[in-house]
Amino acid sequence: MQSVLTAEEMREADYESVIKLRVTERQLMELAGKEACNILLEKFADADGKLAGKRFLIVSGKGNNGGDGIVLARHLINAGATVDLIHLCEESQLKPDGAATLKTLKQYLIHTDKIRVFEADEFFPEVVLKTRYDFAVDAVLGTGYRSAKQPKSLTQTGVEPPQKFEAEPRPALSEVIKNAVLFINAKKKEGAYVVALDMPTGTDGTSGAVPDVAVEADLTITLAFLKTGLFLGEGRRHAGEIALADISIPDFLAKPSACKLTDENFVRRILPERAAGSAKHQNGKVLIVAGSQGAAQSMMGAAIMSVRAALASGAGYVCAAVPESAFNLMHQAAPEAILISQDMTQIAEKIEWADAVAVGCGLGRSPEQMNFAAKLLSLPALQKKKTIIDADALFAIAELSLLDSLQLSDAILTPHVKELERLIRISAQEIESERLFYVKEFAKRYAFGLLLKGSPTLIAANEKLFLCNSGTAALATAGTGDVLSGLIVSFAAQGLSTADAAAAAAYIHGLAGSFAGKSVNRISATDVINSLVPVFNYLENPA
Ligand SMILES: NC(=O)C1=CN([C@@H]2O[C@H](COP(=O)(O)OP(=O)(O)OC[C@H]3O[C@@H](n4cnc5c(N)ncnc54)[C@H](O)[C@@H]3O)[C@@H](O)[C@H]2O)[C@@H](O)CC1
Ligand SMILES: [K+]
Repeated sequence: MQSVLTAEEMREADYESVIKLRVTERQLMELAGKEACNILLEKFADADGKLAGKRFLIVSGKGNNGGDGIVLARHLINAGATVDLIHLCEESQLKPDGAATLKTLKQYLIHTDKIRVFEADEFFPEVVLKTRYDFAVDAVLGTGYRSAKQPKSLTQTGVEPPQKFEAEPRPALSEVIKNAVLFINAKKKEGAYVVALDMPTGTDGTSGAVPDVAVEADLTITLAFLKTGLFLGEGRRHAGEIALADISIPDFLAKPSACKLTDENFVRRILPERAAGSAKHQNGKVLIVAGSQGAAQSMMGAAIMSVRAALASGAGYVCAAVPESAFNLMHQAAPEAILISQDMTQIAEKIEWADAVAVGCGLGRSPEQMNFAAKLLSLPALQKKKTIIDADALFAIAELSLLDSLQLSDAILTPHVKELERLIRISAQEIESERLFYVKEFAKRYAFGLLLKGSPTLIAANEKLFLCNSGTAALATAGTGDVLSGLIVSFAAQGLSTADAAAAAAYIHGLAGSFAGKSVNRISATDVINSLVPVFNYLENPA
């Protein structure tokens, strides 16, 4: 599984490689430029394996990101390309490694006319303005760009209403850098393919926030490790395609606590296998407490979706606690499920029996229904049980201010951002701008875990942190959350930890959404469930 580092974790890994492995920053910079060139060659080389005739513009800043760009210039010329390099500060202001590599590049000027070097600040040379480039490379800022805004801490949870989000001033880009960003974006409009080194300039390496302007890359060649800012917030859109350049910083230098990207291999490795001939009860016993039905409103659809997803993902026994009036309906929709009524004593017994429990889909939001959820969540049998808490159970926790008093040690809460707003009393806008921060804060503060739905979905539980990028926007439709909760409880019951179950479920859910999206334009939760079989087939029998 690939690690996805924050800008700070990346700086630490850089630092560690210099201190512990006795590598110099200059060596890393050389590798960065060389590997970036190799990636461009892999993608764009002609039949001779060269970039002959391709015209590159490289804009470099005064930090190490700029140094990477200057090294790249050399390798591009070696590969047959023509390069215009603009460095955005006087040579004397470059960091020492960048300055040294610029000296080497300038020696090229004696031997070849394939390179032109310009020093510019606000005003770019006329000749560059007029030239049409095949490629524009952004080597202005990398992980050194930081937004100074401090997200609010979670100690402010309580009974007060969500705080209005007032954007604090983030450090604007300097005029020189802003101009450079706009210039690169203008070259893109003229037809240049934009390549960002490490991060698109103007994008926060950790949160993906773009407080000012940012480069709109077609390709981001990120160095050593993936960065969280490439997947979160606006960073996702600005990054374009992502390629990882190996600059020989070993995996063991990434913090073990760093985020991991869920991928097919991870899911294949941990997916519970159904042993041939095994008894049903060995394949996981699931209890789903969901659904409500009244004269005016029925929310049985949510329960049905969740139960069907649990069954479709291999749980041996699925028991659903639903209103008695809905038994017939449930039997028709999911004949394989055992049904019990929503009677607290009966539910408590079934919790003892179950390997994992899901609570909340379609339970209802009336005062009685919220009290029912509260009582359920305080059952001693649930305290150590793998428990998935979703939808109306989250609503009850928020409305009745139960978050700080929940005694659940192996549970995971699965809100979308609006539900998390209600739970932690921090505005959805604020959470959206710092999703990773709030997920980590939540995990630090509570004994239970969190899965924050969205693109990407973030999961923090059992001391693990996952980023799941497999979802599609089409999944934001009614009922898909119920499917997700059914998948998590099923995998947890089949033996996965709540963290792994949530990560695998989120990945499979996303993949099922993509599969469903291939045959229908607007997918429904039922389409997602129907796609689970092809998804499992695909995962179990890779082409
Ligand atoms: N440190 C290392 O060992 C390595 C670093 N590498 C490269 O170095 C980059 C990080 O280098 P640096 O730490 O020098 O940082 P950057 O090169 O990303 O940026 C540093 C510059 O950004 C300026 N800056 C920061 N925020 C700004 C703002 N809001 N407005 C205007 N200017 C702002 C700083 O004043 C500084 O001059 C990585 O992204 C990567 O490209 C690679 O060479 C590989 C090894
Ligand atoms: K950059």
